[in-house]
Amino acid sequence: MSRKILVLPGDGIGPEITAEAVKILNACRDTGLGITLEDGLVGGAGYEAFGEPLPAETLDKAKAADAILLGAVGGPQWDKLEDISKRPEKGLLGLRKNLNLFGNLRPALLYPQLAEASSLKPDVVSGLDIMIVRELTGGIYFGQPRGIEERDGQRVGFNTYVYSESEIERIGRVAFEMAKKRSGRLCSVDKANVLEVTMLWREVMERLSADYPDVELSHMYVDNAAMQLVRAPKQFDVIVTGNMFGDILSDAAAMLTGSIGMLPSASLNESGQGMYEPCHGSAPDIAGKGLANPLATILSVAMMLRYTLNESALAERIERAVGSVLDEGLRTADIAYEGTRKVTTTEMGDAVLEAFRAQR
Ligand SMILES: NC(=O)C1=CN([C@@H]2O[C@H](COP(=O)(O)OP(=O)(O)OC[C@H]3O[C@@H](n4cnc5c(N)ncnc54)[C@H](O)[C@@H]3O)[C@@H](O)[C@H]2O)C=CC1
Ligand SMILES: CC(C)CC(=O)C(=O)O
Ligand SMILES: [Mg+2]
Repeated sequence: MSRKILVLPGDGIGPEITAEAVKILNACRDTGLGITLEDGLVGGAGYEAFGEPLPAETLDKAKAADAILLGAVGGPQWDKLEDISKRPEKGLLGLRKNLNLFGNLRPALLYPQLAEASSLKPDVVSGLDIMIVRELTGGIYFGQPRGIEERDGQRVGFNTYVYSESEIERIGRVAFEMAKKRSGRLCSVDKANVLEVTMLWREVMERLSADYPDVELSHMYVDNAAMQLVRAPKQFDVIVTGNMFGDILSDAAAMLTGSIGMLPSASLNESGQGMYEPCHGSAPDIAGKGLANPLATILSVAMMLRYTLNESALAERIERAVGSVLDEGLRTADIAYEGTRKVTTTEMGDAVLEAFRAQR
């Protein structure tokens, strides 16, 4: 059986990092994995070619794919587009919404070799392994009404933070199931002291907990959660939260692992189809310079193997290959420190490929 993988490099560092991840996918195919790869355009690249950040052709290919590997979208050259529907980021949001990829898994795992690269002291982060479960197709990024309009002689910008009970329940179940498989601890992050939508969020999480007696549910306000993540992150195992809070908290959690270039993600729908991408953006400040860390994208391939292709052994092989390259002291600039060997994006990708091939 051959599974279809759609590769969407996107913009900025997107093409550089996906090229390294595709080398690993090809190496997986060489081991006998039945996959076929196809390319597509999204984001600024889609806009330049077709006038749309999510061209119809790309959406059709995405719907037909078993899994999608995405680099990143966006860049300053598109920030001035007045029609917000044409901005690269809308291409990514459109893919998530159209494919119903509501379940976003963002594991913040510290490779022990990177303890010194973490923003926190080694003893505060050693053994860190947090899973952030972020709702991805609802909340304030998608709520209506939204816009900027004239009111009483001045312009007013507005967005709507909305969640239905069913949207909260389905992401809650993903998180409870995840917690059940891990430590049995789930922390739901909200702002229920101020926002009605998250009062409902908290109520639904409480109701769901009756179905998961083995999971210990706690609640935390998002401002405290941000503080606790940088104070004592190991208190967390699984965190479940809404779209915007999850976006912000996962970037903060990334720095505990050494760099945003280390954080992979999976975005899943109810039929197991998934989109896999690093948590970072298109990093225009370093694009084209060979400085981007490709490991988050390579580790996203491992997540693809685990969550969509049911190939856990290959996923572990990739993760071990990353570990062995870090053991050798190879570091892209974002995770380099004294005593390590600085390498380019391509050199890092090639080293992981070699380590992958050497593993059994
Ligand atoms: N999933 C996506 O496609 C996302 C797209 N964006 C878009 O990306 C563009 C830039 O956004 P920023 O806020 O600057 O966020 P960013 O994540 O692109 O960059 C933030 C900082 O992290 C660094 N960085 C990011 N990825 C890295 C990697 N793999 N290796 C080494 N360093 C890395 C960058 O150099 C920069 O200093 C914007 O257009 C934004 O809308 C932002 C976040 C996610
Ligand atoms: C375009 C953004 C909403 C993407 C982002 O920052 C993310 O998903 O982490
Ligand atoms: Mg983000």
